[in-house]
Amino acid sequence: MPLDNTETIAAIATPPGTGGIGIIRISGPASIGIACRLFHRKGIAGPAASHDLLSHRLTLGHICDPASGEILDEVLVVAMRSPRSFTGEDVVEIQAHGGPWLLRSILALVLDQGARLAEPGEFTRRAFLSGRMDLTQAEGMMDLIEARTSAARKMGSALLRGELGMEVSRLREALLELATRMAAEIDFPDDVGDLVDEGQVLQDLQEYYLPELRRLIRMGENGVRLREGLRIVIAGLPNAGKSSVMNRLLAMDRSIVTDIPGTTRDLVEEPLNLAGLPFVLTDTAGIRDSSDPIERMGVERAMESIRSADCVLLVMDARRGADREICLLEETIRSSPYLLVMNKKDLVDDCDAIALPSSWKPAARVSLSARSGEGMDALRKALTDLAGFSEVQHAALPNLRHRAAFERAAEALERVRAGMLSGHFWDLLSVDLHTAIQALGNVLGENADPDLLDRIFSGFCIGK
Ligand SMILES: Nc1nc2c(c(=O)[nH]1)N(C=O)[C@@H](CNc1ccc(C(=O)N[C@@H](CCC(=O)O)C(=O)O)cc1)CN2
Ligand SMILES: Nc1nc2c(ncn2[C@@H]2O[C@H](COP(=O)(O)OP(=O)(O)OP(=O)(O)O)[C@@H](O)[C@H]2O)c(=O)[nH]1
Ligand SMILES: [Mg+2]
Repeated sequence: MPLDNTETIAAIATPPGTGGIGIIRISGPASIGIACRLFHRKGIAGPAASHDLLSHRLTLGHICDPASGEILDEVLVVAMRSPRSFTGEDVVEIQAHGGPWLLRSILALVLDQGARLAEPGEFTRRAFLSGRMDLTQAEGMMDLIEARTSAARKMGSALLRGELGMEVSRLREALLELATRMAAEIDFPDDVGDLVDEGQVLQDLQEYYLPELRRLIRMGENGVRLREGLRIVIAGLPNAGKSSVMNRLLAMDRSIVTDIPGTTRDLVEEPLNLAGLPFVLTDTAGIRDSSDPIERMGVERAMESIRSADCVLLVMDARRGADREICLLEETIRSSPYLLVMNKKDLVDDCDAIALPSSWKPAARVSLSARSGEGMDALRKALTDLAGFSEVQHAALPNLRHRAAFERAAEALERVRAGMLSGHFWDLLSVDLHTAIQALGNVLGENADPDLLDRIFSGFCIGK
């Protein structure tokens, strides 16, 4: 999408549907002129003048159709004058009553006066292009809007405040400064003497830059989980009570429960918010050999989702104990972290005493009754402990795009380090150093190509 900053854009900024108040947002050099032609201040006949709209002050009046003179609504108008606005351009917001037809009629008048309809995310794109926020902040704003849990909200808010962006720019500045000294040494080897202390550079790489990048990459894993939810797959033999456990966790009758083994066939997936942390639960078919082709497909799907799980809930019927079949299943899920659920506690005497093979290494073992609900709190606690989000809450966690760039930067710095150890010249090393600097710049959105910006901002809503 070609971006012409001289165009004035407009959109309804509040969600579609009926509400108490609806906002029409206008940004660009013509926005104040357009608003004045449509707006009559309370008690003053005729269209408003530019000086009637003080920056960051609400003014009461009416929106009038200039062609017919018809009054459409009583509104509050606020102007935010360039550069003191969200986009950095002149911005006007019209706060009208929140009826969809009314808002569309006012928007139509704004467009008649020369604005064009904004693309999704275009206001924020302009804020980014005018340097009012870096790309991590724009992405954080999107995370904030989309957050469904308090953990995701805190992460979005930290990103929007620029916490990750500042960290990345500090790293980038320091590397840039090193590159400048390297360049001076390459260009004037005799004049400037030893500008670069190689031992110090090596030490900085090993003790600061590389560990810092690795930490950011690791944090990115948590970022992906916080954005998408930790994938918990409930698995076990038929009739163990998997669907009953799922329904208890969700406090909803989501998955079909019967006493017939082989009830669940397809994957049943549902998001779950536990103590403000996001999970995605998947109930699966009980694992067994079956002659029924539909059930066999269900078992295949169950095995596939076990392989892609962040964590498996292995549900056992306490009455069966660790029999041969469940032992085989434990072996196959062992490659992921798993929690052991001893279900149907109400039917056995001492559920906690049931012996397990010593090779089993569940992250936790919980005895419960999905029928009565006893023990469910312990399972919830085991799940939130396992999520391991506690230390990263409130942090501005990298997303997949950031993470890929940190990996590029770390690889490039790794090459610089290896090159120094084998005695390469600065001019060779500086190529890799610049690759790292560029990768960090990409995180912030420096030299971002329009395709990347399209990809990021097109996911926003119209009016954002
Ligand atoms: N009505 C309304 N509410 C909103 C927004 C908005 O654009 N309009 N925002 C949009 O996402 C968020 C708030 N973000 C904003 C960020 C900066 C400025 C702004 O005018 N900044 C100027 C002036 C600061 C001042 O002087 O107080 C500046 O930074 O120079 C406005 C809103 C959430 N709520
Ligand atoms: N007494 C008792 N019965 C339970 C408990 N949990 C589940 N059940 C019963 O066990 C039977 C099977 O429960 P489901 O939740 O459908 O079991 P499942 O593991 O999903 O079974 P499939 O989908 O066939 O693999 C049902 O009759 C449940 O009511 C429990 O804690 N105590
Ligand atoms: Mg089931």
